[in-house]
Amino acid sequence: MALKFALIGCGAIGTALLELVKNDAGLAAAAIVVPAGSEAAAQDVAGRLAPDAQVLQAVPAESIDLVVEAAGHAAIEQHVLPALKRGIPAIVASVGALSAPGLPEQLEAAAREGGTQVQLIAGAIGAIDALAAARVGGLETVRYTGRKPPRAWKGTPAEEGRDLDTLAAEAVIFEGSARDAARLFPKNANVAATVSLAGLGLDRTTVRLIADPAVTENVHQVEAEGAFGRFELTMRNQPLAANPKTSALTVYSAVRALRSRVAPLVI
Ligand SMILES: NC(=O)C1=CN([C@@H]2O[C@H](COP(=O)(O)OP(=O)(O)OC[C@H]3O[C@@H](n4cnc5c(N)ncnc54)[C@H](O)[C@@H]3O)[C@@H](O)[C@H]2O)C=CC1
Ligand SMILES: O=C([O-])CC(=O)C(=O)O
Repeated sequence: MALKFALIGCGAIGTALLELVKNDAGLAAAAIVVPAGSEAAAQDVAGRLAPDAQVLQAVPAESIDLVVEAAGHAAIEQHVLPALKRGIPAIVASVGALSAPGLPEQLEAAAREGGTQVQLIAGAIGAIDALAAARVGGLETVRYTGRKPPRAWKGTPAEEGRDLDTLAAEAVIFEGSARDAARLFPKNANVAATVSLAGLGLDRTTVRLIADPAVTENVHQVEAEGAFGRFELTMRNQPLAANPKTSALTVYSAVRALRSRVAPLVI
């Protein structure tokens, strides 16, 4: 029996995910959950990539084994919390939502109530395993720098006081805590939240966000130091054509998490 999943959100990540798993025998997209007004576009995607999926505005009450969130911060409270309370496990991409005070505790309580688990995916960043392991021995500093081409920062506070279309040199658009980065840049700083939740926490992880006309990739850098030693990581991610804010690796990370639910051997 294939694992029946409900996909929450059907944008750049959701569509690419459905494309990648459409021939997986162990997985069945049973529902696609989108807000009112987005059903027609989702129906079109379902027609091409998930013909058995119902397009809905909420996770169905029956017959769902797992929810996969790829929608945005608001979807955690709206769809993930209720699913967990009903005992449905969840895979979450919008990790930055956990920067809202109280939400991590609410997620834990909902999962406990439902006797299930919520998995925050690594998404566009690597070395989350190393960072979370290093935390066991004690971490001293964790620094994260996110660098993207100017167009990836459109529609964010990065536009205040600067014209991203004519940016000639790199501009630091944010310096501060991972909590503030995730709150102010909900579509661009999920990685900041992920790095901090695996490491030193949302308030002690220092974050720099940079708009850089000299790069074409989404560049993520982590420097961590602690009892384990130190590491420096640089990721140069290809953005998705459908959304320059989002790296293709985020899709692959979600697909990996999904496939791991049914694979007999997992790495
Ligand atoms: N962990 C990571 O490394 C990353 C996480 N993300 C997260 O993934 C989210 C989705 O990314 P993309 O697919 O590139 O965005 P997108 O804008 O292309 O697609 C978002 C989709 O979600 C739907 N949606 C929006 N609000 C919703 C709600 N409350 N309930 C259900 N559906 C809703 C939209 O209609 C659309 O179909 C981002 O907003 C971000 O929070 C994105 C990139 C990296
Ligand atoms: O996909 C990426 O490169 C990272 C991203 O948008 C985020 O951290 O929210």
